[in-house]
Amino acid sequence: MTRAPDHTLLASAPSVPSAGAGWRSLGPLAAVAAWLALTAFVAQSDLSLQSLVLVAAVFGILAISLDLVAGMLGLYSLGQGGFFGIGAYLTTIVSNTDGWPVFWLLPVVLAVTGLVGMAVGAMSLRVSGLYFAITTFIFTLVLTVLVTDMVGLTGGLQGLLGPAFPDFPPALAWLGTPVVWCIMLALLACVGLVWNIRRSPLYPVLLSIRDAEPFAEAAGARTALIKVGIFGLSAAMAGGAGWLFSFLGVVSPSQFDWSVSLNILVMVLIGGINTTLGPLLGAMFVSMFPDLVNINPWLQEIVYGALSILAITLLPDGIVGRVQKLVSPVAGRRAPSGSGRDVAAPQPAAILPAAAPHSSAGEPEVIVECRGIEFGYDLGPKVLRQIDLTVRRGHIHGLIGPNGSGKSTLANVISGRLRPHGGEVLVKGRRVERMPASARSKLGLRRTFQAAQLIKELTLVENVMVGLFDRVPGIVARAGVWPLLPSGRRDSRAMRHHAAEALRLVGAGEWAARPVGDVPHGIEQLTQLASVCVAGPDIIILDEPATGLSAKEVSHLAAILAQLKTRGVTMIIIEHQTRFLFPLCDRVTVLNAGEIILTGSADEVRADPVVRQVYLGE
Ligand SMILES: Nc1ncnc2c1ncn2[C@@H]1O[C@H](COP(=O)(O)OP(=O)(O)OP(=O)(O)O)[C@@H](O)[C@H]1O
Repeated sequence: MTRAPDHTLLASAPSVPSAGAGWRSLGPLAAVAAWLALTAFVAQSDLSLQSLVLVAAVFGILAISLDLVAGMLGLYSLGQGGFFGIGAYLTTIVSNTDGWPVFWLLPVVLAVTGLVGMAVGAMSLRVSGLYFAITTFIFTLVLTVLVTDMVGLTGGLQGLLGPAFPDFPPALAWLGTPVVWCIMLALLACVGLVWNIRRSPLYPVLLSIRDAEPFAEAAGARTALIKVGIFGLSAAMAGGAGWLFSFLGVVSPSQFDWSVSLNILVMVLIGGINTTLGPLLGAMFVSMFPDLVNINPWLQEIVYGALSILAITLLPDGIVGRVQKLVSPVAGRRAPSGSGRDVAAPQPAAILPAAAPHSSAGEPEVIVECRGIEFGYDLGPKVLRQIDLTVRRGHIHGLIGPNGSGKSTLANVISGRLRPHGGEVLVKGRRVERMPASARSKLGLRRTFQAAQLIKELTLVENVMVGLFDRVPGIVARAGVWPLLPSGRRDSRAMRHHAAEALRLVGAGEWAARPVGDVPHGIEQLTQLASVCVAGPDIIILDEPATGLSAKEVSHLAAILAQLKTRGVTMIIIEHQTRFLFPLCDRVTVLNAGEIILTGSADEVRADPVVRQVYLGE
């Protein structure tokens, strides 16, 4: 059986735009018009107002750049000050010494800071959380020391006077101060970029990399590349802010040191992390505070510190996050009518592969094979020893064994989360043991996880859309302009439609618009299954899918799996509940202490005295 090509998936999407789409697009247009009017006003105002607004705008760009990685990827970078400094110093030094026109310098600054950012971001593949924050903090610290010490080049603590921004041609002089237009339009572009990314299908993928990376990998996302790329984009944005800042006066080390990085983080937290406007509001508050509260500087620091602590502790979601929670419709958070903890009956769905043709004679071909698999965690003992496993197309293959016998480890080896130390894994006859999980998903292999890997703050539909990542071309490349492209809007509608269809198939359709954090465990399990089914896979690995389900939910799950089997989907199911598993299985493999002790039919396994003793405890 072959998977449907991408265009088939998209061609079957509903083509009717949602009602009110036209009106909704007026909102952003009105916001852009208001922004241009504000810019025109500031461009004609006095210098003190201009400098207040422009510094806030530059910090707005910096806060947005940090939110891109901290809010969407969970990478709390304290390196933004460093990238900001690189942008400002590069612009100032090159334009002062070589006389380069400043607009030529912009692509250079973006490229240099983007590349440095990608190198720094690559560290996030090795360290995360606090360690990543400390590493990026050291990066900024070292840069500050370097620019302070290299007096001949950087002017040391005194700094350098930045270049002048070119004037408008005489015909445009009526627009006012050109640098105001440049900075305000750059900020608008940055807001537009993140606004677009939030409305693209890349957004749930980024959040899944942040909260449930194995889920994103299993859906075909090359998470390492995406992380490094987004970090590079964030660094380039910060570098661009440095380019803009160099036109505002003197460029000196104190403007880019570690405390600036920390301040940018405070801006994001106060305004609202992972929101479009929050970082901007936070930047306005923090950068305008000293001018608005014109008191003794010592007292001012104390008041600012106290206010920041109060804001972060009392409003952990930030100002915008809090407002969003207050205005989000209460009705949307109520349980769907009549659903309770129950699930609806499974529905036939168009997204599944058509029923497989019966094989002409004999046993179906082998679709997954493990030969002599050996694996151990780090320096610990071997967890898998000489595992030979053969799974045939269209079969349900059960994997049972006592706790700790190595079932999940074997699932991870087959799906690509773990690389075996010895042996071979073949999927559809291809050696895959060196392929990452994302590449195996392209072979039609998908999986669910023992502990549901989902994004709690997103709805079920949005989670299931992650499962379509490698079925829709150009999600990453188009993300920055997604809602502006007719193809983007069409693909979004198609993806939403298929995700809703997959949820309906597994019987969780009524919960589709609810955030995962609000649904019971059984619905989470079904959502995982829907995120897999939506891609129309040939092979599914299910790791303890019945754990935590009620008896009714377990029989519902059995009906769905039986339906998938009739459509030719091959399944490897790890499960302790043999009463649920055995009736479904064509073959069952029993693992004990990392070794296979038996493979046979459910009846053979049930009757085997060793299995009864080792596993069934008889
Ligand atoms: N990340 C890890 N690091 C180190 N050891 C691990 C890790 N994950 C699992 N193990 C160990 O590997 C062995 C096999 O674990 P695994 O989770 O594969 O077993 P299992 O058969 O799936 O168990 P269960 O039925 O409880 O899920 C166990 O001894 C476990 O403690």
